[in-house]
Amino acid sequence: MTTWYEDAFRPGSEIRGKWNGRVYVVERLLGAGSNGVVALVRRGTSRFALKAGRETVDHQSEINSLHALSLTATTFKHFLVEVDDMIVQDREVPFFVMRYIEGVRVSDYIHKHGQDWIYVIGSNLLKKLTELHRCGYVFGDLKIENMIVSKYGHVDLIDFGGMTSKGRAIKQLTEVYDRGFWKAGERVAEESYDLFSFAILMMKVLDVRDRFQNIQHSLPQNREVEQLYPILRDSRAAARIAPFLQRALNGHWQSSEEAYQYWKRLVADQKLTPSPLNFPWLKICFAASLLLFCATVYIYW
Ligand SMILES: Nc1ncnc2c1ncn2[C@@H]1O[C@H](COP(=O)(O)OP(=O)(O)OP(=O)(O)O)[C@@H](O)[C@H]1O
Repeated sequence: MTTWYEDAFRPGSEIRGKWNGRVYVVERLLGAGSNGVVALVRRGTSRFALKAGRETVDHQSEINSLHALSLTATTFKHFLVEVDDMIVQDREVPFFVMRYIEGVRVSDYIHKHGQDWIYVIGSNLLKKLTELHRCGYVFGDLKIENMIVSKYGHVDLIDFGGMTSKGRAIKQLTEVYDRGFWKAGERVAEESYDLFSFAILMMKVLDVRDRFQNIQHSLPQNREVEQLYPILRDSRAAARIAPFLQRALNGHWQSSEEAYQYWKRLVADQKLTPSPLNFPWLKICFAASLLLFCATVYIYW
């Protein structure tokens, strides 16, 4: 049995917007989640991510969030490119086009480049959250799957279906990242809600012994964040940011700006930077300049 989108999203297929008439050529499918199908598409020489969804309410809510953010003077400006409908099997399917973000999951990035990159990635993710919070929103469903890491630890958020205006009830969540699941606070859109998920995300990435697996399946009445603390002792990187993570889990900060300042101080005080060994181009440049220096000395001596 084929799914509704298989034909429409086959590489090389054309997607034509019913109202705006723009045509996109599908390069490949990027993912199919509970709220829609996302494909990498091309129009002229530009590449975009196109998300189509049949769950109209959730889809519209994500469009509203992206539309609001795209109008702000932040790094989210112009993230949403256009909104239209397409016809698939004689039915109208709504879609929107957004900026395409090239990169990998944070866990894959850390696996490839080393745990020390968590200091840069954490800082960049906090910066993104502070931007979003300053605009009056909370991301809501912050998790590994909803962020993309590109070169030099640059971070982008994707999937804004859970974005909620401050003060409202959280509308989309993933249990293990939700402070309600850990009996650590209410499901209300506050900056501290995202900071809690941020701490869980960091711990999941640094969970070298896979402790999350067992703890998240423990009985709800026994579940509490203290059960996660052993993860903070399992690796050097986790131990170094432990003071931040414990505070975030305990709702210490009312604002992400305060949390971001604390993170920056913690990282600077301990001189936490990714190992230079992870910059192969640095070694190449150093060797090349040494060679050039020797050649110059030889020629002019
Ligand atoms: N702007 C983007 N740039 C690059 N890739 C993207 C972008 N948006 C989404 N993707 C890719 O498509 C996948 C599915 O997207 P998304 O998470 O928005 O769908 P979803 O239906 O809401 O999923 P979920 O069920 O996990 O909530 C993502 O995991 C990611 O790999």
